Amino acid sequence: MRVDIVTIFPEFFGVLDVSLLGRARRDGLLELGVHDLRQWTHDRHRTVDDTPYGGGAGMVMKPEPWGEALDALLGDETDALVILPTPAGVPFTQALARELAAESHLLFACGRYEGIDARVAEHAATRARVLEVSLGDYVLNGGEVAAMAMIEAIGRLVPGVVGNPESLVEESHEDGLLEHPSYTKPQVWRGLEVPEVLRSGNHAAVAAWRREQALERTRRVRPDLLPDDR
Ligand SMILES: N#Cc1c(N)n[nH]c1-c1ccc2c(Cl)cn(Cc3cccnc3)c2c1
Repeated sequence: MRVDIVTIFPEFFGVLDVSLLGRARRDGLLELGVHDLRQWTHDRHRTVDDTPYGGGAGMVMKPEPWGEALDALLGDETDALVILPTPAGVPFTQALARELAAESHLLFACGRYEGIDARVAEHAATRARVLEVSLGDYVLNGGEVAAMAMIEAIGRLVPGVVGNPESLVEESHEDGLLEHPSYTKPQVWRGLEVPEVLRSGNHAAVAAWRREQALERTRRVRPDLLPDDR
């Protein structure tokens, strides 16, 4: 999978060189390109924003640099998916992350200010699939944090990136439930003991306990994830 990121803060994505995704890049499982939007400006001040038509507070990102950036990064390619983080997007979920992990080329357009001129998404849709996605129902200052979270959630689902694929199965949201609590040594810590069933060696009993714990935790913390009959 190739991931391109366009942003006015390219240094923000330096962290993608370390940890899991850093190794995936070195193993050739993920290709990452981070691009400074200002390389597609042509004025002395490298201007990327201007005042909004119709008035209002803040500034809007100009369409011209974005258009040239997408021209340069998409070329004649037709199967890229352009992802625009925005508070007004569809919710980013584990299911969507799983879908996006199957893509061959993702381009994240990370805006700032009050947003990107709407014609950028409109014109991009004439040459690629475009998805406006929101990380969640709160407001960030730009698209970078959202893109970072999405790239991590998607990247770890790309086959081969996570060493043991089994570890992806029992995670929160993978089966629609929150994950069961986890324990490791010591057996007793500050008077708190690891549940006996986890030390029983009875794999069926462990699986049943973990399932029940996941259901109970989901009912308590995220009842909205449960259909009425669960
Ligand atoms: N994804 C996501 C997401 C989220 N969940 N919260 N905020 C964002 C997000 C994504 C992209 C931009 C761009 Cl471009 C500019 N801003 C700042 C802003 C602030 C208030 C209203 N409009 C825009 C962005 C916020």
